[in-house]
Amino acid sequence: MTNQNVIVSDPRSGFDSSVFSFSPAVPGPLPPPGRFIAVPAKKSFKNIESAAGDHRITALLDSMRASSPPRRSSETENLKSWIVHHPSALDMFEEIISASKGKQIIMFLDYDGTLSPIVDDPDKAFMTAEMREAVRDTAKYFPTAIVSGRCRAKVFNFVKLSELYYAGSHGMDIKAPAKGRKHRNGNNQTVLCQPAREFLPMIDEVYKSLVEKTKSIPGAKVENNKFCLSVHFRRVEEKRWTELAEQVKSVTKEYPKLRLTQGRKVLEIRPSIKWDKGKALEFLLESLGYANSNDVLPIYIGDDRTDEDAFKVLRDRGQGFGILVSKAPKETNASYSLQEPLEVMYFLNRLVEWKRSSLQRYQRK
Ligand SMILES: O=P(O)(O)OC[C@H]1O[C@H](O[C@H]2O[C@H](CO)[C@@H](O)[C@H](O)[C@H]2O)[C@H](O)[C@@H](O)[C@@H]1O
Repeated sequence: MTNQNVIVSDPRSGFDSSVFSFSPAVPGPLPPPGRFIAVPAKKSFKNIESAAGDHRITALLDSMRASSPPRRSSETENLKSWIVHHPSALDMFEEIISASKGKQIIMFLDYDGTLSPIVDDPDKAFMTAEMREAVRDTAKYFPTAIVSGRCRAKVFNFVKLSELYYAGSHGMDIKAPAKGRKHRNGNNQTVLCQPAREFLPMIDEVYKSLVEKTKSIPGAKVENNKFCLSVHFRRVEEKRWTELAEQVKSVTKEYPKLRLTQGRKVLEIRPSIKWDKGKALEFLLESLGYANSNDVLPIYIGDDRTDEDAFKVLRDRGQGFGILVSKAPKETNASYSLQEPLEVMYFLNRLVEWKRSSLQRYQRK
């Protein structure tokens, strides 16, 4: 028996995270005690799990609302104590540098909300020329990967840097830069990893159904991210969210091999395989020759729940640093924080400056 349509919350992915699973879902271990400060509690795991019938839609709606909760004055206080536990990566720069001694830094960067600001229209989430320059410089000194929920081609069109690794579709489509070729597919293109290939026809079918079902809801947008789909509701009036949630559920309930997760004002539909941004990070480390190595310092910067899988991998490996981009306190497996994409750019530039000057010092010797 499957737990089709049973809704469980995923303690791995942040305080307001819910995974709407259509197949048995196994929540990962909770983070070690004492690591996190208290953050506003959401619906408890039990409450959500025991929901049935229409309540499932209610739980989905609760989670949709939680994806952008209104600011409260108490949050300033919360932020102050949260920052003690997740200090700014800019303030901790020297510590990060000293941890990298004798190690190769590898940079992993999420796209939306990390390299580009969150905007209403997903097709207009451009990064600035300055940010592109910062990423280009970073890749000159450190192997650099973009890890995004978007399909690889689309995120490449935004970033436009061929020297990077790209892991699109939440890590389900990984490609190396031309000069780092490892594997080739039949078309002579470099593809490192596509663990959800068999789902392509299903994803296409679901995409068409979702477009059809949601077309009467103004502002709703279904984005085809090749191995997964996004249903955006940022521009949908809140009074129509119930209708949207029902329409999405009416499609996904027919596909027990897919699961429904949630990002920032977006419902994401993806294959129920054990693959996520954390697995992509591990795969890339292995491809780069650092599978069981101590000579590496991975740094992963991201803003979303899906990035928590990568933060957790780093924490479990006891290696490198996760950096959460957020202005608000969130339960996270990341060690450090940055407030917004601009600070991400400052951080990257500082890293590049440090590397340049240490190389110059070395050359002068
Ligand atoms: O892993 P990411 O690179 O962060 O991708 C996650 C989703 O990002 C995009 O949606 C988000 O950004 C949009 C543009 O700022 C915003 O309008 C939307 O509300 C956000 O959820 C992207 O469009 C999705 O497909 C990705 O899954």
